[in-house]
Amino acid sequence: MKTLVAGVGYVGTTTALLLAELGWKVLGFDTDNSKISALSNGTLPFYEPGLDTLLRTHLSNANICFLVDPVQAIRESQVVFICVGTPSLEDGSSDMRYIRSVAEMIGNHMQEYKLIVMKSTVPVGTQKQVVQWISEAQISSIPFDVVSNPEFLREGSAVYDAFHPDRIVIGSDSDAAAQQVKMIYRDIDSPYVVTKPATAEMIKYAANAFLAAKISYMNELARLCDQIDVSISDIAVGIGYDPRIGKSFLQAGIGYGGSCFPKDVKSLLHIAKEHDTNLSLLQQVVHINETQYQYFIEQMVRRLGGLDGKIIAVLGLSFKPGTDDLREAPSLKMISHLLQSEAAIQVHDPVAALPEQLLHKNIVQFESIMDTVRQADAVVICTEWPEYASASWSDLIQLMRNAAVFDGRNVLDGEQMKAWGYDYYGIGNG
Ligand SMILES: NC(=O)C1=CN([C@@H]2O[C@H](COP(=O)(O)OP(=O)(O)OC[C@H]3O[C@@H](n4cnc5c(N)ncnc54)[C@H](O)[C@@H]3O)[C@@H](O)[C@H]2O)C=CC1
Ligand SMILES: O=C(O)[C@H]1O[C@H](OP(=O)(O)OP(=O)(O)OC[C@H]2O[C@@H](n3ccc(=O)[nH]c3=O)[C@H](O)[C@@H]2O)[C@H](O)[C@@H](O)[C@@H]1O
Repeated sequence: MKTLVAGVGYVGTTTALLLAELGWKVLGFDTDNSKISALSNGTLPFYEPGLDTLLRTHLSNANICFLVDPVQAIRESQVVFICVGTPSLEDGSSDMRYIRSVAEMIGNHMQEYKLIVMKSTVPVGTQKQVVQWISEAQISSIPFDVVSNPEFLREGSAVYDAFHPDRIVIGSDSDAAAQQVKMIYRDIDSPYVVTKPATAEMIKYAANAFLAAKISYMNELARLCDQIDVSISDIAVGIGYDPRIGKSFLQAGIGYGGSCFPKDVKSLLHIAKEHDTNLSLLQQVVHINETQYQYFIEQMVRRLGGLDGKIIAVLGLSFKPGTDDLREAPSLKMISHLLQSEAAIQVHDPVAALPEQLLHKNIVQFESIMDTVRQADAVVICTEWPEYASASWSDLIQLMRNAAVFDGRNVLDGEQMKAWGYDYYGIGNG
């Protein structure tokens, strides 16, 4: 059986290589020619640990190939995984044009039954809409099924997550189609949740919104902890032992970023609005997240006596460690604000490069942490890359003009930093 993955970005490339590892022949299709030629040459167009090795293995074994011809892509495959983007529009709703375009491509070119598996994160009701788009694009009526199968992988650990999912959710109107999807994943050890398509679509939003809410809850408590001389990190440990709360996603910081939490929470709020339902808790989750980096900057301004003319070393650009993804990265909002305040910025990231919109005479990216902190009036940690926790801070202090460190991810040992002579501030550990 040949599978087609439409849209070979983070999710699509990972899905394609998972399918190849599971023994299926895979075609990867994308409208971005540069991605197709990079992948065909064994080069990942983005950074994701472990995925490049899988790519080269399956290219050399001819288990996978990448193409830009939609006719060949549809005609040669029996199962189509849809992995295209669903970015936010201005009003918070999801831009469905890429999903629609794939649906129409399938309808246009299919000549026999197809199983269509929707991995993109989509508003509730999309499965029905895709059925309609495919039917309308068909030249003659050919049967097909559309199954919702939301993806839960995290960037930075995409390979592990794809092979060890906490659960596989399948939303299908047809038992046979659900069984077929299970059969494709048969070698993966995971619980299954088989349900209606709309429920599967909503499970994905509910999961991401819940995780975002956990983070905003801790971020808001962090602001109080700063006032009452209590450490939010200790609170996270103390509450995390309760299995009803859990240890993960309790890390306070400068806010959640990435291509999904911000987009998906807003999309869920938009869905609620369309149904005249007020999700006030989630509105607050977004508000806390959008003001968290400002709160952090206020702490900097207060302690440094202003930012104008200061040299600020920013460590970390990507929205989290293990990826070069800059989508909705809190570091970018932070840097824009610092530039407006007339600060000069020296920045470092192990894999991500400054995006074009931030190229400015007052900002320069260095390759080493040492060069980045040299002559700085303050260091700001925006991403918890392990190299920042393990840097030799006892030596770096000699290079700085003023030894102030603002730890936006609470990755350093505050007591030790103070013992070395730093004026250290960890968010919520004030
Ligand atoms: N990035 C992540 O960690 C996760 C993302 N998701 C969801 O998966 C979906 C994809 O996300 P990413 O992989 O991050 O996006 P991405 O932006 O990395 O990749 C999307 C790809 O689709 C391609 N594309 C657009 N229109 C196309 C078309 N008509 N035919 C074929 N290809 C087309 C684009 O060129 C791009 O390469 C989104 O709905 C996202 O919310 C779900 C779980 C995790
Ligand atoms: O739908 C998606 O795209 C994915 O979104 C998230 O994955 P991802 O965005 O890759 O990264 P996370 O590890 O969840 O981190 C998201 C953001 O939250 C922040 N975060 C995370 C955890 C925490 O305790 N505190 C915190 O501020 C991170 O720094 C990062 O900016 C989910 O974890 C995945 O399950 C989901 O599939």
